Amino acid sequence: MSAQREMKEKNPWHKPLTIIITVIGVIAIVALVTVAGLQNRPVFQKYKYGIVLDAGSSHTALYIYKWPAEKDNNTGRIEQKHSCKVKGKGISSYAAVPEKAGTSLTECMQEAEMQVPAWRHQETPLYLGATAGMRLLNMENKVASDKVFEAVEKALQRFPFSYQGARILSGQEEGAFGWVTVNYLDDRLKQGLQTTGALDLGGASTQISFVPHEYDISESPSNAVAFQLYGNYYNLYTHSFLCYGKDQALRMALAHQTRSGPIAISDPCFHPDYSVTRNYNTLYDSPCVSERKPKVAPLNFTHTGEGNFLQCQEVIRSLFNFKSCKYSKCSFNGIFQPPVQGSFGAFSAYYFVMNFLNLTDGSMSLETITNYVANYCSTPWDQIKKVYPDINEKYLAEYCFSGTYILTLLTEGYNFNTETFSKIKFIKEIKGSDAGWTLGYMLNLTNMIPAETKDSPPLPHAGYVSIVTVIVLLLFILVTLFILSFRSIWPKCSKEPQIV
Ligand SMILES: Nc1ncnc2c1ncn2[C@@H]1O[C@H](COP(=O)(O)OP(=O)(O)O)[C@@H](O)[C@H]1O
Ligand SMILES: [Ca+2]
Repeated sequence: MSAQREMKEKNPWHKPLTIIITVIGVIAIVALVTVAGLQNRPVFQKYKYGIVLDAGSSHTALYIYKWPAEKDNNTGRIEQKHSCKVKGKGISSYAAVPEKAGTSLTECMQEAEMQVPAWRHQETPLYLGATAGMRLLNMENKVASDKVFEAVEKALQRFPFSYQGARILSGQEEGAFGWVTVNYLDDRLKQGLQTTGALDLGGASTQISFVPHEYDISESPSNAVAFQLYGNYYNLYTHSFLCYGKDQALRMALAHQTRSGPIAISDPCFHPDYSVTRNYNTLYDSPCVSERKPKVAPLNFTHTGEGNFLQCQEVIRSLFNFKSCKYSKCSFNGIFQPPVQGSFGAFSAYYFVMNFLNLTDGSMSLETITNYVANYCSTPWDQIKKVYPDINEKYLAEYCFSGTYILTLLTEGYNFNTETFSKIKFIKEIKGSDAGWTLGYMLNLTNMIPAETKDSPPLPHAGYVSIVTVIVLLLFILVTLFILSFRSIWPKCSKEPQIV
């Protein structure tokens, strides 16, 4: 009986200290598991945001991007949350009334205030990038261009976001960021896959960007952009042709046809029976054509259509200079370009035009597409208006020119042939985000694409590390105490039966 009591007394499970140690131990383990669980739980609701305004030559668009907040460390996938088309024309059109360039942005900015949760406003970066319209205004009238930027800055700074500045992108940046966007959205960069080229057609400029097969950068260093993204190296070829966006190209085509200052022209790039009066001063009011203005010309000219694809191609060919090339290969105007390589994504006006013409189905051959555009051009204007009563007449009248321009630029300008043309996809968006330079621009400015890959899991933050360390230390001490208290009783315990 006494031996039994003695054994009971010596049994560590009957000591209050042991019980306390055990209880604390269990609490510590539960705390550790809870903290780790909470820390590593995906926080679906928490996003961070970024806003980019694309101030294009024809219009401005606002894009809101979002990414998971807990994956801030460059690993979260960024997607477009919302876009807003600013009413009216591009900011460069407000050269004479700069304040209006600022106020034009108000509506979309207010929309952005609603779209981004209020508690994130202050930390949400806001960028404005202007492209070829402002490049041209800057060349033509620097004072006016500065005033437009002043007005735009003032307007944007009134909003509660973290304003990061407004500037003109270089053509090289515009091309390279478009390429980054397309390849980021396609998940090609992270996985180190073969990249896709990017073709962007704007109103005032156009860009071509791709990774060539064999690329001697030294031939034309100004066309080369080197990237290190997620540990992969890329040597990108890019070029932006100012004045070769579709609106300025149309001006150049009209300038070519009115170079002698006639009172009327019959234009093969417009539908038969199409007829409008155009003003000479308005037509030649752009640095892309101003130097070619005829010395003697009436105030207006009559612009009628003829609807002849082949002759339209002739006119468009005259906009390109194929003669001089001091490199191994050129596109046009003496610009170096290696042979096109791999698949391409063609967006912006490439998409708008080809989508209107129903030519975005990838299975169509270059020949089929060409025949379709030729047939479309020869359709009388009245008939076109009847078939498409809801389409904006300015766009509608220009699809024949635009379609012919796109085909000529791609095949004769950039040297796509029947085979390589079939690798061009006309796209508006990829996985819900618009194709364009804005996402690439923001990824770059927020350092969201790391140069190196990080294979190790993201580091838990300091608080998490300290809590886990304290709990682990506590557990270690408890286990040690536990073992010590057992060791003090075990030898005696084992001898008990011999005594009995
Ligand atoms: N629905 C549409 N149909 C045809 N063209 C369109 C449509 N929407 C936009 N565009 C054209 O897309 C082009 C966009 O160019 P933009 O980005 O404004 O100029 P840039 O990039 O040269 O600064 C313009 O030529 C505009 O007219
Ligand atoms: Ca553009």
